[in-house]
Amino acid sequence: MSDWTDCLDFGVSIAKQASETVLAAFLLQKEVQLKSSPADLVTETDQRVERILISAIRARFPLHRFIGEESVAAGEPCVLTDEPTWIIDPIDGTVNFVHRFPFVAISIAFTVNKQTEFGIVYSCVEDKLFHAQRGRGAFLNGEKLQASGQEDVSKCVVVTEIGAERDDLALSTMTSNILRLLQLPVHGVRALGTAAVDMCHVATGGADAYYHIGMHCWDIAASAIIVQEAGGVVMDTDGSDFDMMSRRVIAASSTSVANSIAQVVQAFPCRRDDEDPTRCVCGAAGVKGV
Ligand SMILES: Nc1ncnc2c1ncn2[C@@H]1O[C@H](CO)[C@@H](O)[C@H]1OP(=O)(O)O
Ligand SMILES: [Mg+2]
Ligand SMILES: [Mg+2]
Repeated sequence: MSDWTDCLDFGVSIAKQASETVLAAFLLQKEVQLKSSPADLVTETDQRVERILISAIRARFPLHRFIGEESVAAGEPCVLTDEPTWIIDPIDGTVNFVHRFPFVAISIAFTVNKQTEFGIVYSCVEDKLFHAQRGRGAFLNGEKLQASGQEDVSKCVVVTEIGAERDDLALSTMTSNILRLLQLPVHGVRALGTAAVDMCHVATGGADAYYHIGMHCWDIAASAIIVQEAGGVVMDTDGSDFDMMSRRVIAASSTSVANSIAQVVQAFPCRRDDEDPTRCVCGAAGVKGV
């Protein structure tokens, strides 16, 4: 039975190839379109990188399926099946990319029977390649990663994201979550602008925890297995098992830190990634020109 190493190796090589497209555009002026909110951006490079990745994978593995951020925005379904599936965020950190803030990543996860077999996060400007394969550890540029193991939330550096939502409920929930964490207190709260790279910092031990509400499966599927394989813990913000479609995640150095954060953090309602958009009027994706 395949251990999917051929797919992992192929994913690493095409992530590195596709990063040339990201880097070539990084310093240029970008034409920006809006998706779900005034802070949810997409550029021609996001769409081009996704096309490059999917066409290369499809040519090599014609039966495999895809969940890609920009394909879903264009109307493709976001449903995880038992078939081998590549979950792709062509540029994680598009706002950073537009502003030339140097944290942008290509994130690729691969699932079979709905279980993640490997994850790749390539932080292009930093030239940092994070990867993990189920049961085989997590690595940064080939060096093995280990989460910090910190058990005391008051000694943690916690990473989160401000997110793209700008409605009152999301903003007040997001800011009050940060306030409650600072009051615990924690050592610090950070945000790099890319969920994938944020979470990889938990895997390195440089940060002790990460939480986020409102992101999508393609933002965190790859980095979730990287955290787990580095000895960290991944769960839902409500304390239940991690579900990459739920739009909620805590990644932490230990179960006790994850539980402490779950007790403090409140979620605002988000439509699941795999919910049929025709059944709900809220938060529809789709690209609007500006
Ligand atoms: N609607 C949303 N709410 C919160 N985070 C989102 C979001 N859409 C995307 N993100 C992700 O959150 C981080 C920025 O806050 C990025 O990883 C960004 O991914 P993106 O750059 O691929 O869009
Ligand atoms: Mg993203
Ligand atoms: Mg993206």
